[in-house]
Amino acid sequence: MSGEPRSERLPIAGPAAVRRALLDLVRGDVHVLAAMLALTAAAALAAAAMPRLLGMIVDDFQEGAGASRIDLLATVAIGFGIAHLLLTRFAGLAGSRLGERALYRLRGGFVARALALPTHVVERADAGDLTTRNSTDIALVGQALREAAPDFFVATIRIGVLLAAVLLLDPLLGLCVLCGLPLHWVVTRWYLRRAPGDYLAERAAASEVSEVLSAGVEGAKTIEALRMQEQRMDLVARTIAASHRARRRTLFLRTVLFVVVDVGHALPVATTLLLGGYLYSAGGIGLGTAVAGSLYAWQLADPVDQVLMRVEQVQSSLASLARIEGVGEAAVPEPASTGLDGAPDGKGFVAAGVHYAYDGGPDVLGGVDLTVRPGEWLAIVGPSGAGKSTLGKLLAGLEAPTKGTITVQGRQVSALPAHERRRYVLMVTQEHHVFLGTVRDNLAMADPDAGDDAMLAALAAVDAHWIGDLPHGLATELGAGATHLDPGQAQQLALARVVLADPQTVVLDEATALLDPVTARRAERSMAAVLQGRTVVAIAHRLHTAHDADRVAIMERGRIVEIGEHHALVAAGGPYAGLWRSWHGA
Ligand SMILES: Nc1ncnc2c1ncn2[C@@H]1O[C@H](COP(=O)(O)OP(=O)(O)OP(=O)(O)O)[C@@H](O)[C@H]1O
Repeated sequence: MSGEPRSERLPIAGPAAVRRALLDLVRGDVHVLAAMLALTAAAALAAAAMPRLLGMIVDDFQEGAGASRIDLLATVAIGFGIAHLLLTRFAGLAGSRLGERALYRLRGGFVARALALPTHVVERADAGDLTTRNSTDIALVGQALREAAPDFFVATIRIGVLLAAVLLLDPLLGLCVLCGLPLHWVVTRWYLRRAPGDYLAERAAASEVSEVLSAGVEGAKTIEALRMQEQRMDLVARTIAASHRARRRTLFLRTVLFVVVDVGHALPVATTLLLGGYLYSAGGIGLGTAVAGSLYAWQLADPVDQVLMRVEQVQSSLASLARIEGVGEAAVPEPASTGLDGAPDGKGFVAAGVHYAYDGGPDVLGGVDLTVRPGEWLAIVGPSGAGKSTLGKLLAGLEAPTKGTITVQGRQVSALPAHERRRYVLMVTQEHHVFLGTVRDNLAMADPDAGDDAMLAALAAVDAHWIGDLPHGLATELGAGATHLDPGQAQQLALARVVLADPQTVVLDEATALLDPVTARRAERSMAAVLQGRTVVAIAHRLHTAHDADRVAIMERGRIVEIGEHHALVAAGGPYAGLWRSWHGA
């Protein structure tokens, strides 16, 4: 492929799609969600019962109640304490289970959406974009689903129950407990508005410092030779100063947030104590009520801290979820079955008036008409960038023409569902990926119904006799940390997949170009076995492939300018004859 493709970002889902995605993630586990919420509410109620009981103990003690009554109340309080611990643990388990299962769905969904991306979208997407969404974004959402979101919900429920408990205890004391919340609300909003930008700026400034320093170390000799020490020192000083400024900004955010949050925690406790003391001395409430109210105010600090701590994590994970869901917006759904069974109709592939442009760019195919006859070996040759590989991808149905049609059995090839399309055509390229899993898993992709005998026969057909040396045969695990296949074996595995898929036509894009000579010869033998009896469209980057073909099509600037049999074309003295002569150095 020639030319530098423009890089683009994948889409990002909108808020409505993110809400739908969140619902989908928990939809299958509504009962676990309900159990988590119920257990959390029960745990919060148990926790809320303790201050009330302590207040009762204080009142009873003051009124001179007997030891047995105090012992009973203390035992009940301990019982509630134990219940709180147990319920919190089970709520935590339910939350983790919910999170783990949601993460499992999220990962599965992401893989499905990524696999449904058209090749040109993957090729054009910023190289790191898809990888970051698959790694960092999924990790962030995973962490939020497993920890932050359950903690956030648990803390929110605890706050609600505590507030209800203190308002029921005494509405005036309840108002005192509430007085810290507006402070938390205002400072958190202030912090969240500034934090993302300032933290990003801090990280960017830190990377800039390390880049400038390492560039200085790497280029030390040049700097010395050109006597640029002072300029470099200036640059280093400026980047460090910028980093210092960025750090001060985030430090300022933290100092304001932490101080206000601490004040927000202390204020309700102080005001409840003051008002409780006043009301008690004025005879408005009992001492037990004042004690219980202060304990509620004190208990509130922990869940409020949790909410503040988790809210940022939940927010940034929602941004990550929007990026993960966005991948689905560029995906193309699998077409519906057409009922075609792969039986040949004698017409082969027919390309009529085919145009193609990559993502709104100029046409790289400008009106290709071509019939690939059943059983023939057609080589496509031409200068770099002429559009050979693009035409190959279109013939294999991996992309649809922007104008015109490519049909087999009267149906547009790209519109056939994958399992039907591979009965007609498969593209074989230079990339032979070995997937993590067993040899059997790697082969079953081509034909999920194939039995072991068919798989072994396919491997034998491509000379992959090494299967007999593997410790567990077809059940041998392949990939990192397991059995490693060399490039030649990886190619044979890919070719065995072609044998299993058994397509009528193979589009071959320079399949042996990246292999060393010995492996390439082995691969060519395996290839010959695979191609036997099939229609072959060979994207030929070397002309000897063309010499052996039944017909040769010559492409220039997105069009087929000549087509015919090798000797006839050489004799005709046209573009192919020119290529042939220059290849022979004549
Ligand atoms: N993914 C892509 N995005 C944008 N443009 C592309 C992409 N792939 C190919 N092109 C452009 O399409 C044109 C045809 O490329 P193509 O790879 O089909 O040519 P080719 O004849 O196979 O070349 P080569 O022999 O160098 O592989 C070129 O101008 C190329 O830059």
